[in-house]
Parts: sequence; structure tokens; C-alpha cells
Amino acid sequence: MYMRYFSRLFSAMAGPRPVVFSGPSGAGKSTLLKKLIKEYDSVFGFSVSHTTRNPRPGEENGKDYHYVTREVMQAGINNGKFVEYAEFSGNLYGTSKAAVQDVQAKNLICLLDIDMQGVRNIKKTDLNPIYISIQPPSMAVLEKRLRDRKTETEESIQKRLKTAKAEMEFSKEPGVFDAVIVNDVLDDAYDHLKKSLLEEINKVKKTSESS
Ligand SMILES: Nc1ncnc2c1ncn2[C@@H]1O[C@H](COP(=O)(O)OP(=O)(O)OP(=O)(O)O)[C@@H](O)[C@H]1O
Ligand SMILES: Nc1nc2c(ncn2[C@@H]2O[C@H](COP(=O)(O)O)[C@@H](O)[C@H]2O)c(=O)[nH]1
Repeated sequence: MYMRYFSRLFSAMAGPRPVVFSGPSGAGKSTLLKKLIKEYDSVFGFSVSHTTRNPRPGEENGKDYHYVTREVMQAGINNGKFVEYAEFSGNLYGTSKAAVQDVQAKNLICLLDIDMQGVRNIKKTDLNPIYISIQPPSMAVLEKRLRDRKTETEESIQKRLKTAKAEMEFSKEPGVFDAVIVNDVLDDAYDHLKKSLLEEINKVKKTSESS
């Protein structure tokens, strides 16, 4: 009982509650998350994950992801460096403890972009985030967005669409997500997102004003 009390106290001291974004690949998680950081750069910080996938054109090492080999990633996993990790579409992805701590040390709300396996695993930790599911309006729209993004091979698109069905079902499980946002019209989805996080945004703003 005392252990649980102290670990909760410690996570409260570590800074504001993180926010987990999850949902099918192509639903618009990064798009919404980047808008949030752009509008509130003194409130939110991004948890930079590690991945074994190759960078896409325009992506930057250390900003979008830490791009590593499977050997390096596996060694980090074995050494307990990750809060969570998962295999997704043939590659490893993971949130390092350092990635979360870097953001929390700045007293910012830490934003995590993770798949449904990551959500299940984060739920076993003391992180205590707010869980937001970003969903596409339909499978057809999702497929179009993935194709139009022009970042995936046909094989990768097929793998992502197959996983998307499970991610869409997962969002309907009671009690998993604090908010489920359908990203149809971007501005509407963004407004919904901001409303869902308003209380936390105001808390951080108040803290930074008084310090
Ligand atoms: N509301 C929207 N309307 C139209 N296009 C959108 C909308 N939201 C995002 N997009 C576009 O859809 C594509 C997928 O969005 P994004 O990359 O943000 O998805 P994601 O969920 O982060 O995907 P992944 O999990 O693969 O990283 C992008 O090209 C983006 O510009
Ligand atoms: N469990 C984790 N999932 C992650 C992490 N970082 C990203 N992701 C998820 O992977 C897919 C694919 O991402 P992409 O950039 O290759 O399109 C997407 O659903 C992300 O949410 C992580 O650290 N852990």
C-alpha cells in the first residue's frame, strides 16, 4: 500500500499528466499532435520514440524518432531502458524512460504517439496518462489517407490496414480511452482535442505563470 502511495506521489511530482495518442496508422495522430505543439509550445512536449523503421523523407533523427538498428533497440529493451515497446508492421517501436523524463523535466505535458499494444503496456505502469483515441471516419478514408501520404509500400499499407481494424475495435472497449475523436474535418477534430485537454492545459499555464 505504501509502495503504491509513494509511486503515485512520485509520478505527481514528476510533472503534469502525460497524454497518450493512439489509433490506426493514417488516422491523423501526428497531424493533430503537431498542431497542438505548434499552438502550445510552452505546454506540450513530444516523447521521441525509438524505431527500427527507416526515416521517411523530411523526418529528422532525434526529432520524429530515434532511428536505431534492431540490435541496438533489443539491447535497450534487455537493459530495461523502455517504458513500453511493440512490434508494428514489421518494425520495433518503443518509448524510452529518458524520452518521457526529458519532457517531464521541463514541466511540460508529455505527448506519446503509440499503438494499441503500447496502450495496453502503459496501463500496467505508473505513468497515469490521459488516453486519447484518434479514429478515421471510415476504412475507405483511412486507406486514401495512407495512400495519399505516399510513405508506405503496398505491403506496408496492407499490414497497416489489417491492424487498423483491431485498433478501431479497441477504441470501443469501455474504459480504455478518456476521449475518442473522429478525425474527419481536421479543424473540428482539433477543437474536440483541445476541449478534451483544456483542464490540463490550464493547469500547466497556471503553474508556469506562478513560477
Ligand atoms: N482531417 C484530415 N483530413 C484530411 N487529411 C488528413 C486529416 N488528418 C490527417 N490527414 C492526412 O492524412 C495522412 C495521415 O495523417 P498522419 O500522418 O497524421 O497519421 P498518423 O495517425 O500519425 O499515422 P501513423 O500512425 O502512420 O504515423 C497525412 O498525409 C495527413 O496530412
Ligand atoms: N507501442 C509503440 N508504438 C509506437 C511508438 N512510436 C510510434 N508508434 C506507433 O507505430 C505506428 C506506426 O508509426 P509510423 O511512424 O511508422 O507510421 C503508429 O501507430 C504509432 O502510433 C512507440 O514508441 N511505441
